[in-house]
Amino acid sequence: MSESSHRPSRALSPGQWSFTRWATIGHLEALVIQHPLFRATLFLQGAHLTHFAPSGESEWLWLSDTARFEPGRAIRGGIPVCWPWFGDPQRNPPEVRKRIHSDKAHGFARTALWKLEDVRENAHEIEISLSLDANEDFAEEWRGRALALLTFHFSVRGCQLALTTTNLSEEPLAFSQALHTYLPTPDITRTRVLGLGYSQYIDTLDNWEYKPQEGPVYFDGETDRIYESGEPLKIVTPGGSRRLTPVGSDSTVVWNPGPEKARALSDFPDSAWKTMLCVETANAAGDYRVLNNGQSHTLGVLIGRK
Ligand SMILES: O=P(O)(O)OC[C@H]1O[C@H](O)[C@H](O)[C@@H](O)[C@@H]1O
Repeated sequence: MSESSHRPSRALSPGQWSFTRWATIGHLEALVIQHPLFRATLFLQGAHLTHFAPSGESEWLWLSDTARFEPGRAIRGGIPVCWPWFGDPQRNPPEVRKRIHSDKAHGFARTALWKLEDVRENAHEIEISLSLDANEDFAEEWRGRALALLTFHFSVRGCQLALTTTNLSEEPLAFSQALHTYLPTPDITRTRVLGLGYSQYIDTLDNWEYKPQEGPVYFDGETDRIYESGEPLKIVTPGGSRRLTPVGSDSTVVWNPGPEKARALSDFPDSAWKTMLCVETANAAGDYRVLNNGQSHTLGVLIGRK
């Protein structure tokens, strides 16, 4: 463990925590939670959750074997926070795009240093909140002023994330976002996502055409889709199933890079596409949000048992 100026002192001293401690992983600061009922790892950079599992269970989140923990580099796996835009800036609606002065995908929150706001522990659960003040420090990349507050709630039932955005600019603020959840599977070809049937999706691999979804989503090579749905989902894999319950979302991104894209991805083993998938709770494409001065919106997801 090493000292860091980003570690808050006052009420947030480790002396008052029973199950949470600071650790340095790679070159980044993280909170490591070892509760009798569950364990988790949460990085200050990106407010990035990389591990969660109830005691005695295998990891609920997928993390790349070649993930790197370096300042300014997005961690490959876990739950990256895409904010205040999702995906390629050029593919965002004009109202969102006009604020972005960057060609980086997925915004700056996933590589920014968040501030620890609160840690609450008890015998059953732990709640941790972090904030990111998108002020003039980010002016080179984005025009706007907003506060992001992300609260994690861990228990034996699962983990819940709630990302509240408050517009602190005088004018209306348009933004897109996603909680980019990486999930493990023993075999992507025998994995399916239930709950998106009868919605339509944008197929970003086929000229962004709208297509209807009928029944479960199966994976047959590279898949990169924005569904117009925020319905609860069940992800079924040969290793078990998981339930994802979105809040404040009417869009869901489903992604698997497939063999060719996998080779081009950073910090991603060539064959890793066989054992992961992303199901991202989003406000993306036409589901972007607009807030007036002082207004807030919360995007959340509960990752739970089958
Ligand atoms: O490599 P990244 O910037 O982390 O993006 C990884 C992926 O994120 C999302 O799922 C997008 O829909 C994909 O198009 C993108 O490839």
